[in-house]
Amino acid sequence: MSRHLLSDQAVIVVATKNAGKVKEFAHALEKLGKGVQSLHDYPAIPDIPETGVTFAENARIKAKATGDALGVPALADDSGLRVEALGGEPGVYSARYAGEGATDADNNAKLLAELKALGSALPEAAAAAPQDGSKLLSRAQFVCALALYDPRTGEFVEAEGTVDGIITDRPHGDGGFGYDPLFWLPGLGRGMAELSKEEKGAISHRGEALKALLAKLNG
Ligand SMILES: O=c1nc[nH]c2c1ncn2[C@H]1C[C@H](O)[C@@H](COP(=O)(O)OP(=O)(O)OP(=O)(O)O)O1
Ligand SMILES: [Mg+2]
Repeated sequence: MSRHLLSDQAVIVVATKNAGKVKEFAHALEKLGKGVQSLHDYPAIPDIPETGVTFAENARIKAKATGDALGVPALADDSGLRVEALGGEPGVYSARYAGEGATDADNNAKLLAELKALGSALPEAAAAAPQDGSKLLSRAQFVCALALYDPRTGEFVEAEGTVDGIITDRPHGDGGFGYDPLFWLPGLGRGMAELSKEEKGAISHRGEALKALLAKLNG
């Protein structure tokens, strides 16, 4: 039954207003022959308050509100950054870290200011560091929770993905979105914002979550 949830849809509604997420889902789902719509295509749907205390809860809230409003299945992504030196913050508050309506630049600046105030630093040996003298500030993890909701049955299918990295004291690359410029991948020796959409999708929290979701749907 859940198999049909996506196989019947030529266009998948992604319950997001984040243009960076839309691009990544469009790229990934294009390979399955599917188009993507987002909340930008449905401006009549009111803002959805993200009142959950977990990524999974917020993903379910966004998927349900959107699916119920449209009467078709909706896929939602709630994601964010957990920074070890900050005890896991900003976590579910990642989008509003520097306040309501904060831009990615505001949030990145706040993250660097907080880590600087703590004097947080990792030993150089902790990872393959960038070759430009960047300091490694803290271990971190991106988390992505996906929820696919079918308003016709009330059914949810959910999956999560993560990717580990290190926050650097300066940006690397100008791809991606959000905290990508400050997120260094020691295993690759590159920054997340230096990866192509294809490369990011192969290793990212969102890519991992999507693989797990598709495996569930096909399993
Ligand atoms: O791949 C990523 N690369 C960098 N940063 C990322 C990524 N994935 C999530 N993030 C950051 C952006 C935002 O600060 C927060 C998501 O917050 P989150 O509420 O899930 O998304 P959002 O408010 O931007 O759009 P929406 O809720 O309409 O889907 O984590
Ligand atoms: Mg949000």
